Amino acid sequence: MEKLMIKGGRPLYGEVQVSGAKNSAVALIPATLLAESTTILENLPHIRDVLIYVEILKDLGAEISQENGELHIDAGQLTNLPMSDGKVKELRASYYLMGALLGRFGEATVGLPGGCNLGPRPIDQHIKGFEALGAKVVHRDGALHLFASKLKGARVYLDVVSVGATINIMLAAARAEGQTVIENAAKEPEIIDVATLLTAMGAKVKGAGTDVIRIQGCAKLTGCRHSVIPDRIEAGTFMVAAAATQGEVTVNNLIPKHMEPVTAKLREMGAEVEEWDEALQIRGGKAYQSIHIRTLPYPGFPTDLQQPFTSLLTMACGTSFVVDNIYSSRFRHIDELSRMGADVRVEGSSAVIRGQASLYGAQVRASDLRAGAALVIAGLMASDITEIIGVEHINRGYQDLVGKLKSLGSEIWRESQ
Ligand SMILES: CC(=O)N[C@H]1[C@@H](OP(=O)(O)OP(=O)(O)OC[C@H]2O[C@@H](n3ccc(=O)[nH]c3=O)[C@H](O)[C@@H]2O)O[C@H](CO)[C@@H](O)[C@@H]1O
Ligand SMILES: C=C(OP(=O)(O)O)C(=O)O
Repeated sequence: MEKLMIKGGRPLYGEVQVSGAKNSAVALIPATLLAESTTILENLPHIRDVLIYVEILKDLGAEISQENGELHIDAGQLTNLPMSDGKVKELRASYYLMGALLGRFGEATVGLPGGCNLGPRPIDQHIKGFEALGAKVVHRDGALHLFASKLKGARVYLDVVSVGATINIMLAAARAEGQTVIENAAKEPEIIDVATLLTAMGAKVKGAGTDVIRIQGCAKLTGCRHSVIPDRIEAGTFMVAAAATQGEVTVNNLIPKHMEPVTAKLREMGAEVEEWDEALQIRGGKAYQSIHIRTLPYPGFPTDLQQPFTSLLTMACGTSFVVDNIYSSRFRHIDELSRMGADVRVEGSSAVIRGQASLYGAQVRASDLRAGAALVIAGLMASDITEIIGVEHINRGYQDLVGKLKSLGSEIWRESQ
């Protein structure tokens, strides 16, 4: 087991390169199972969720090789093994095996997913979608068994805007007979990324990025080459870290449009954000104003950046409110921030942050991925040394966070526990 050590109080300066998006990568990798020939994925992030997914695909019989930083996945010869336990429990996105294997074989057994503990994370809308396409879904011993003698395109209205359900239904629909229409679909950039891959494989996907997506399935899909979009959550984490240390950082290899809610909130607080085609420069302010944040589905403010932002808000003048409308109890980082001197309390689905706190180093625990990011940012802001345990959560979703922060001038290192 390892822990992260941070000696805070140093502003971040310089340039940092954003890696490929975790939440795209973990959908694109299972999507390659839908094709019977080789798919090449470029710009995959080197993170634990991706490593685990690659292992899962190998267990299923996919031939995988790495060449020049690209992943070649040949899913020509697969065995449709039951995936009830083990690796599928280590990440949330293992639920995409349901759509991918159902699409490929008409049958799948997949354990209920793991991932960040953010309170209840039901998958009823995924199941509603699979059933609409003609699958029978049985829940037994912690796993779902899905079976369809024939998948047929259908109209599915999502009762809740869900990233996972939208993508999972797209995966199964890509090999279904006829057209599937997803209404009240999620609009996240990662959904467009998956639609681009499926289209390159031979399915016809229209409307991704709007709330109505039409998928014309195809009996056989072929492999293709695809590059993963930049990780807007990693980019946002560096933007917040730059503001929180009152530094000056250029975040490269991002799509500025994806960052709009983050850019807007940083500017509202008093940080300067300058925009180029594929980069943003953040110049920290001397003092920040308190703000209110409400998380919403894209293009609203992303829940995955709510926790990192909370750390920044501890230094603003006045009281800030953060309401998480997606995960109402995504506040397990708050107690840890309090240990570092923050004046924060949770009221229902809101965090109330009284600003102008001077954070100090402490031993804290990352309970989930973005709680980890929030604590790293708090550690960069704090006086003295912060010790973060629960680093395995951070490793799930940030490529070389320590190396990237070091290159920006922070004193951060790993130690064994
Ligand atoms: C691997 C991945 O891409 N993870 C992201 C994905 O998670 P995930 O796909 O799990 O999140 P969803 O978009 O599905 O969840 C959104 C909301 O809908 C609810 N819901 C969802 C599905 C369902 O069947 N029933 C239901 O009620 C959830 O409890 C939540 O309140 O989107 C979240 C919201 O942007 C992000 O925080 C996660 O980083
Ligand atoms: C919640 C997250 O991930 P997952 O859905 O994979 O648990 C996240 O990336 O912040």
